[in-house]
Amino acid sequence: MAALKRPGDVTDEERLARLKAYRVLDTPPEPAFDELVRRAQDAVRAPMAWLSFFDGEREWIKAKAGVALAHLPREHSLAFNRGEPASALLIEDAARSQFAEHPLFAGELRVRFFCAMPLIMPDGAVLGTLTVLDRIPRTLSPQERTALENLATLAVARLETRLLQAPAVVAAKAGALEGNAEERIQHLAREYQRMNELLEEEIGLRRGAEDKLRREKEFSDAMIQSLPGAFYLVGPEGDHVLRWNASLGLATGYTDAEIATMRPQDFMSPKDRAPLEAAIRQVIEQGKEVTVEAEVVDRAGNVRPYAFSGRPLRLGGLTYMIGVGRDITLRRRAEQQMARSKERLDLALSSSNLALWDWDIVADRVYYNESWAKLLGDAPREATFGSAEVLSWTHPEDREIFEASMGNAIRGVSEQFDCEYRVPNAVGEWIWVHSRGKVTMRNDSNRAVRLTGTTTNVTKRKAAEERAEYLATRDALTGLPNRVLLHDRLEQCIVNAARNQVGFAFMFIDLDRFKTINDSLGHQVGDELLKRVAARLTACVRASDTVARLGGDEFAVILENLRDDDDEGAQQVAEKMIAAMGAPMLVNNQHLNTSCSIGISLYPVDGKDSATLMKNADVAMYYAKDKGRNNYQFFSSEMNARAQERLSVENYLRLALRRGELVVHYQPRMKVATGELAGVEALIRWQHPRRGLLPPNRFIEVAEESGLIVPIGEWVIENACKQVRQWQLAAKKDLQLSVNVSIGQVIDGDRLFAAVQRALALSGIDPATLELELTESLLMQNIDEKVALLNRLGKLGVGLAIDDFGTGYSSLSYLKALPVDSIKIDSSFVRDIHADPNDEAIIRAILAMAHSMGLRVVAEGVETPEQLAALRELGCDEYQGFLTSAALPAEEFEQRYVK
Ligand SMILES: Nc1nc2c(ncn2[C@@H]2O[C@H](COP(=O)(O)O[C@H]3[C@@H](O)[C@H](n4cnc5c(=O)[nH]c(N)nc54)O[C@@H]3COP(=O)(O)O)[C@@H](O)[C@H]2O)c(=O)[nH]1
Repeated sequence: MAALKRPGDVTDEERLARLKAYRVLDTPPEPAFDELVRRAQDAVRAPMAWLSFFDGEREWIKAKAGVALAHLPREHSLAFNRGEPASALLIEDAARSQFAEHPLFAGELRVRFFCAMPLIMPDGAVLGTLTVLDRIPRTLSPQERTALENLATLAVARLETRLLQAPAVVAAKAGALEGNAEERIQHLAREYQRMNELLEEEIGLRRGAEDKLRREKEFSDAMIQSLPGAFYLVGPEGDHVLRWNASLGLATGYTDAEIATMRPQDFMSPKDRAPLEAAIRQVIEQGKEVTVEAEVVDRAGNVRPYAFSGRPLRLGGLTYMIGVGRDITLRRRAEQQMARSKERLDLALSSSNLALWDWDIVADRVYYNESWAKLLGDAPREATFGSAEVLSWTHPEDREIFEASMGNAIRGVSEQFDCEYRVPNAVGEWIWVHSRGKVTMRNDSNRAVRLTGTTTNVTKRKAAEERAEYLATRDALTGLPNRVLLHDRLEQCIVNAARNQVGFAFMFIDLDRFKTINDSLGHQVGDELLKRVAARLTACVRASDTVARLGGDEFAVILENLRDDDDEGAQQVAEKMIAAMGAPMLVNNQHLNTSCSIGISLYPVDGKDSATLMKNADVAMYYAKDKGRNNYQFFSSEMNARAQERLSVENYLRLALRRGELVVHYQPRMKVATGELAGVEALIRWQHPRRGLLPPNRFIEVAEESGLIVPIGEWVIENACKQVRQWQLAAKKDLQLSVNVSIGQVIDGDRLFAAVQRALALSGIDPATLELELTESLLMQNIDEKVALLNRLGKLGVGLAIDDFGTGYSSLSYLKALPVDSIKIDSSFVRDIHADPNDEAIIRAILAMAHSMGLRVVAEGVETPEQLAALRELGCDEYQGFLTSAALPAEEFEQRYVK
């Protein structure tokens, strides 16, 4: 048996020779040695371990776990660069040892704990080590030490076994062994067996404890791995990550081996490194907990935001930092989106004049954003108020609706708070605002705890709505309530009157002969007149009463709060109105006289609903018209029949025209000087089947109002022309024909012109035979149009007579512009010509002026020889009147004047 060597006794050459004999140097990994290293790792729960041999140049690593090293150069081999390689080399914390600067500890591996158990061969030579390493400082328990020693012995036994299995040894076993070889083999086999048994025993003893430890480790590993985020344990120096979970690798893209060599700040973007280092120092040096947001730059260069938490962990008198990093990319994105949304919202709010508010109902604070102050006309600023304060700003009239709407939203009765109300602006003026809001949070008892919404200034819209409402309910010309508002007020009046047991009067007021004024003086004058009428009517009533214009010359009045049976109030007002209308009005430098007819119905005696009251007032008004205008009439049931009759006239008149019930009568016009027949005036009559012959005043007004006057007038001209043509032919002499023309016919000048042309053509009479009679007032409206029309008719050869002369403007100046042939002095002057010097003087003046203009003068309504004598004396040209004859049917006229 060879003598045992002391460590220093083995030279490098001898050790190399031994290793060569074992045929182990530079051989590939072998399961037996790998298993040994794994067992060493398990025995001391070390993340790294290796089995190495020293060949003089290097510490060559045969088997390893947790490290990538292939060998250590001689100068780095801790186990073989010291005086006692045969003893275990234990460094519990390299950083605090003489080896702190050794590359193994200061280098990439960042080892803190180191224990190398020598592989001592049976002869005492040390060939290598079984080494375990950790990145955290630690100690080695006696049990762990024993386990390592046993494993080192086992490694030696396995080496020896290799030697025995070498070809040379096999050959020796076959009979060529040297002297003590067999003995040595047996010794080794026994030794190996013993070590194995010891180890198994040791392993058996430790297995229970190891299993427990393993389970705990597995548990803590599983916990670390399952942590939501990247777990890390930073060493007491704060410059290395000692433990981490897979999430850190996934987050950074680095392998475990790479992470093991990196500092925490190496994962960060440059800008975040210093803050991170500072935070780590705070934890490790001051024991504080920190949270840091920093950008992680992964292996591929991708940048992602992370939130890192760190807290101190005290272990073995040292402070570590333990924590988790969470990827906050989504949160950041959401924050950015929110920021962008807010930016957009702010932008929208600033341009939309929309203010945001948020009411914390529990704390009773209403928060307003800066748009609120802006909305009120103040400098933008955020503010908070109590709800009572907010309510106190609200216009007293709007508080009830404000509180009701808010209460409904809070109680969940309505889906949202939606209210328009007034608040004072920065200078104390009321402005209209529109607030909308929703309960955005309720507590477990479903009580509203938060209400959020917007407010916008709607003053302009409100003003526009008020204006629109005003326009929709007002008459544009006079500003009085229109038909719509009148109806509303009437309905309201009925409700109030019924409730308060009072009466009221409803009046229809129609201006008399307004149409004539309007048609003759033009719409401008008509409009001005209507405005004056509106003012006068309004002045006759109390402010609480209603004066409305229904259109045209129709007005309506509601006189409120009359006693049931008291129509005196209404009567007094009606009389006041009649008097007010009677006073002349100066419009466009012209004195206009007008009057009105008033129909009155009383609530409730004449009707309990608006339709009946209006209908009955209308009936009464027509009754007033029939009574000769310029008066008022209270409705009575008898009036209804009369009104019905009037309403039916128009319909019957249409039928009359179709059925040929209209007839023309003829009144002769005589020469004053000779008494000869000068001409004939056509005058219409209605041969009513039941009522007999009706004069024009029974239907001509209806015809004019309904427009029927146009076809009726055309019919008269056509028939009269044909008739006169027959008489001319029969009498073989000229006979002049006068036909009355109404304003309704003149308005459509083209149609009148066409009708005259057609009548002349159909009858074949000389156009000079026909003379159209137009009243003075009719001619005055739009005189330029009249001049054009009459000139066209004049060119046809048709004559023109001014009818009722003296009742209008009695001015001959306008006649110069018209192709007038004659004037007819109104019968009112003729009536008293012989008795009233004024009338005589007027007729004398008219005659003088007319004759000076070359016009023929006809006197109307001559009933007595005295009148005729006076006219003769004054030099009147022609006359017409009952003195000679009333208007006669065609046959009679023919009998008397043609044959
Ligand atoms: N557009 C049309 N208007 C017409 C037509 N026919 C008639 N009228 C208009 O009706 C007015 C009244 O007509 P009438 O009732 O026929 O009265 C005429 C005469 O009967 C009446 N007259 C004639 N002489 C006398 C008299 O001595 N005393 C007296 N009290 N009345 C008399 O005067 C009317 C004729 O007036 P005038 O037209 O001014 O010449 C009538 O005035 C027309 O406006 C028609 O077809 N179309």
